[in-house]
Amino acid sequence: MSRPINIGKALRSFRYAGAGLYALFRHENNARIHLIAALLTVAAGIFFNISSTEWVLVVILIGLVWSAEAINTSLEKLADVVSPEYHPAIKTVKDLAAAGVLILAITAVVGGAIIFIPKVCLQFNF
Ligand SMILES: Nc1ncnc2c1ncn2[C@@H]1O[C@H](COP(=O)(O)OP(=O)(O)OP(=O)(O)O)[C@@H](O)[C@H]1O
Repeated sequence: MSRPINIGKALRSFRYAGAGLYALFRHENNARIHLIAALLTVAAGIFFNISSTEWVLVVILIGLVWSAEAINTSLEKLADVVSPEYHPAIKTVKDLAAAGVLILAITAVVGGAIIFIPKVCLQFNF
């Protein structure tokens, strides 16, 4: 019978996920843009001293966008192996995966605007 929890296996999984995270931000242009956007948002959060609830929302939105970008990138890599040549179905698969990231990126921008625009207006007397 296998053990209920295999700590060694769990630690290996963390290592593989860490390698994926490194590959994402090291090699993927769009992921780097998301990383810079997240760093700027965190800097703005510190500057405007946003509330705990606002931090939770910011962290969730950043995590969702990064996660979608990772899944999109993995689908692209898989599609490139399955069909290196042009295929209309692969086009749809890649475009849909990209649309998934875009939906979350727009959601994050709107969420960020709702949190930060009033604070910017207050700070600079607009
Ligand atoms: N094998 C293919 N068959 C059909 N269309 C493709 C194929 N490969 C790419 N495309 C089209 O080109 C677009 C960009 O694909 P690509 O894999 O270059 O993604 P990318 O976002 O530019 O990512 P990266 O630059 O990281 O590879 C896809 O959304 C799709 O419309």
